[in-house]
Amino acid sequence: MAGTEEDQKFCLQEVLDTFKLCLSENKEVYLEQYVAGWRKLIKLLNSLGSVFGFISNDAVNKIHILVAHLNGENGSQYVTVQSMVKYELENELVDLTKRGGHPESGCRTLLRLHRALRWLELFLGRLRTSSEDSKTSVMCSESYNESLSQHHPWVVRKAAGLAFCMLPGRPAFFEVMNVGPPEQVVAKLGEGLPLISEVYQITEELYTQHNLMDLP
Ligand SMILES: CCCCCCCCCCCCC/C=C/[C@@H](O)[C@H](COP(=O)(O)O)NC(=O)CCCCCCCCCCCCCCC
Repeated sequence: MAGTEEDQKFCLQEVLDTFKLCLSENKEVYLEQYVAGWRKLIKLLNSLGSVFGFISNDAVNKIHILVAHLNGENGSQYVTVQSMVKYELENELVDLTKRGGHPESGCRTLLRLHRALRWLELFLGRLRTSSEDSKTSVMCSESYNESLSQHHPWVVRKAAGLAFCMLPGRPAFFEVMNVGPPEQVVAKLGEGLPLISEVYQITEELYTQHNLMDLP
C-alpha cells in the first residue's frame, strides 16, 4: 500500500543515518539534520501510544521553534549549532539568567533536546546490552533518572514515570525498530550509538564553553 512519508514505519536505521548526517567535516552539528533525527524519533514515540502524547507534544513544539529559526529571515545563521550559538550570543538573543524577552531562543530550545539526547544515549546503551528478560520500563526510567529528570519538576517526573510503565516489552520494542531479529537490532545499536554520543559530546562542549548549560 502506498502512503505518504508520515505513514511510513519507523526504522532505526533511518534515525542513525540522520544523526550521521548531522556532523560536518569539521565536526560542526547541522541543525536541520539534528531536527530531522528528532522528528524520526518522535514518529516512533507516537507509534507507542497516546500516553506518550504529552512528551511528543513538547518535543514537537521545540522542533517547530527550531524550524521557524531555520526558515526565518536569519535562517543562514542557523545552519549549524555552532553558528546559531555565535549569532544568538553576539546579537543578545538569548535570556542568559532569567526568562525575559527571548523565551524561544534557539540556544535554550536546543538545550532541552540536547538533555533529552543524553537520555536517548543512555537508554539505547541499556537496550543494546540488555538480556531477553530485561524490562524496557526499568531501562527507560533508570536512564531518565540519570539525565533528564534532574531538569524536570516533580509533576513532570511523576507523569513520565507513569508513562514509562506503559512501554511495550523488549521484544515488541525491538520489533518496532524495524531492523530485523534482535541480534541485528543489537548490532545496529552498537554501530549507531557512537554517532549519537559524538553529536552529544560536541554540543555539550560547545554549550559548556559558552556557559549555556543552565539557560532558563
Ligand atoms: C520510548 C519512551 C520515551 C520516553 C521519553 C523520555 C523522556 C521523558 C521526557 C518527559 C518530558 C515531559 C514533557 C515536558 C517537558 C518540558 O517540561 C521540558 C522542559 O521544557 P521547557 O523548559 O520549555 O518548559 N522539556 C524537555 O525536557 C524536552 C523533552 C523532550 C523529550 C523528547 C523525547 C523523545 C523520545 C523519543 C523516543 C524514541 C525512542 C527511541 C528508541 C529507539
